[in-house]
Amino acid sequence: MPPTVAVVGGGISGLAACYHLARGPHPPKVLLLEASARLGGWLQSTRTADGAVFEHGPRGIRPAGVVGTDTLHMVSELGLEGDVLPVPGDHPASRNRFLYTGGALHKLPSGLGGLLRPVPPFSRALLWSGVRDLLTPAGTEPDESVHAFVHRRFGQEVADIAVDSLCRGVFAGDCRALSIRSCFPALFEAERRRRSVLLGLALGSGKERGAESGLSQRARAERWSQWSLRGGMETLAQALAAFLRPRGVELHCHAPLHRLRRHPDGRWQLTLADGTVMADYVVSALPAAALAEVLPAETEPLAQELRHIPAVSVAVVNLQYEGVTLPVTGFGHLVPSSEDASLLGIVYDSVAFPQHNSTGAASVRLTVMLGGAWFGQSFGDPVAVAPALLLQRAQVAVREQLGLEPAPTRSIVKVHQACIPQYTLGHWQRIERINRFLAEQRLPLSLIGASYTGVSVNDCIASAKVAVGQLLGQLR
Ligand SMILES: Cc1cc2nc3c(=O)[nH]c(=O)nc-3n(C[C@H](O)[C@H](O)[C@H](O)COP(=O)(O)OP(=O)(O)OC[C@H]3O[C@@H](n4cnc5c(N)ncnc54)[C@H](O)[C@@H]3O)c2cc1C
Ligand SMILES: C=Cc1c2[nH]c(c1C)Cc1[nH]c(c(CCC(=O)O)c1C)Cc1[nH]c(c(C)c1CCC(=O)O)Cc1[nH]c(c(C)c1C=C)C2
Repeated sequence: MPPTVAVVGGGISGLAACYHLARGPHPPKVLLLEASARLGGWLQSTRTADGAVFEHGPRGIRPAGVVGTDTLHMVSELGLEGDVLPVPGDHPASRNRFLYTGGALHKLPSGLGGLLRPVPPFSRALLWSGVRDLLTPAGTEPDESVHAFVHRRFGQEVADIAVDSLCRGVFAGDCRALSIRSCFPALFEAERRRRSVLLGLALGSGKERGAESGLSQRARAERWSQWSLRGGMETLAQALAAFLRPRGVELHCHAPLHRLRRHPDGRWQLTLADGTVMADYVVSALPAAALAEVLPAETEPLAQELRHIPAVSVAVVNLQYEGVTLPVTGFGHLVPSSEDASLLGIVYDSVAFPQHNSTGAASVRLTVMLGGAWFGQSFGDPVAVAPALLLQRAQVAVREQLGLEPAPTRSIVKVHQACIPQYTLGHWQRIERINRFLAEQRLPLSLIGASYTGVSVNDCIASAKVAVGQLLGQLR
């Protein structure tokens, strides 16, 4: 009898783990347990009757690097090539990103010209920040906040405006609390390797490549900045499910894991609402805090570590407008916390992905993102906040920041509770302690997903691949 692997959590991490478990020559028996009614986790897309697609979670995946290449390989194997919507390098959504500060939109500088002269909202040419980085000695701390690191290397303005906004636009988080080592490992390692972040990035760390496919080669040739799918990101979860079912993977929705116990014979006993299942190995693709709640008493030190990985809530407001024109064209704009802490930024979805507009319509579709690390102070408890308040806040922001006066013709408000994990200072040590505990206790348990080593869809898929590689090595 092949061993049984239970994958818990049916977001992209859990689905990718099943994919890697199922595609080998001697796959174990695999069952996926998902608490909710659907698969995909934060990959959520609404498709309307008139052909529009609205993303409530991720809206673009980067093709770059090993992880980006590997994801495109999986997309090819799932037969989704024809559904990929690329954003090529010369597209406005690739070239133009904006900051909203001092009541105006400012394009982020790009190209040499943009670095040589002062470009608002920066008071000095960014070239000087680059020179500062080249001359500053390497740091000696094992970790630093993202803000402290960037302040030290590039100066206060870059830290207060550019990096504050960047952390809001990726982690919905506060750069003064987030860890440089865990949130932006490439920057941390570049400084360690070459003393200068810019030098380290320019000289790179080798030319490692993932599993190439026709898609990844096209992405490189056309310099895609990101890609989506014709039916929205949720299509990826659905295609994974369609790949897994005929290969015998049991996909169970409405199956929340209540308790995880070690049976005397060394296997895991998983308690569900309607009974128990046994598994030789468990892959947890749950958010860290959710896993902490189901672990057995004897793993309390692990549960303690997991409870210390926080996550922030984000309100996602999708808006559609007719008969209006955006004042600028690009990916979207971010708002630094000093300008307005409650409003993280606005994505101009119809610029990057006009294919997601209603059939034949030239709508403007926007996504306003609110809250994040500032959710509580701005809107109170995410469980209790009134959607009408968030909609109102989003509409006012669109009017003030983009000058769109008419009311939207369509709106969808979602409040995603604890949706983006925060890698705070010292996160790397927590991950080391977790891994040490798992190894010392010889627990047949892998932890994957956004809570640990990267929040992007690519990182989640990569964490699943690595864990499954190690697991299959142990089972062999
Ligand atoms: C608003 C937003 C925008 C984003 N934008 C981007 C982007 O543009 N590009 C990008 O690359 N990334 C983006 N991300 C990040 C990325 O989407 C997520 O980090 C990723 O989807 C997380 O996947 P996951 O499988 O690790 O976790 P989740 O999606 O959280 O999946 C975990 C699953 O576990 C289930 N679960 C919980 N408890 C239990 C239990 N007890 N038993 C069984 N199941 C349980 C949940 O129901 C859920 O389905 C965004 C995220 C958000 C929220
Ligand atoms: C305004 C809030 C948010 C926007 N997107 C996200 C939030 C919280 C979430 C998010 N965005 C990205 C990722 C993945 C990171 C990765 O490593 O691929 C996540 C979790 C992609 C991203 N978005 C922006 C940047 C700079 C990145 C990093 C990758 C890249 O360079 O493409 C900027 C950005 N995000 C948002 C807006 C409005 C915006 C800039 C104009 C929305």
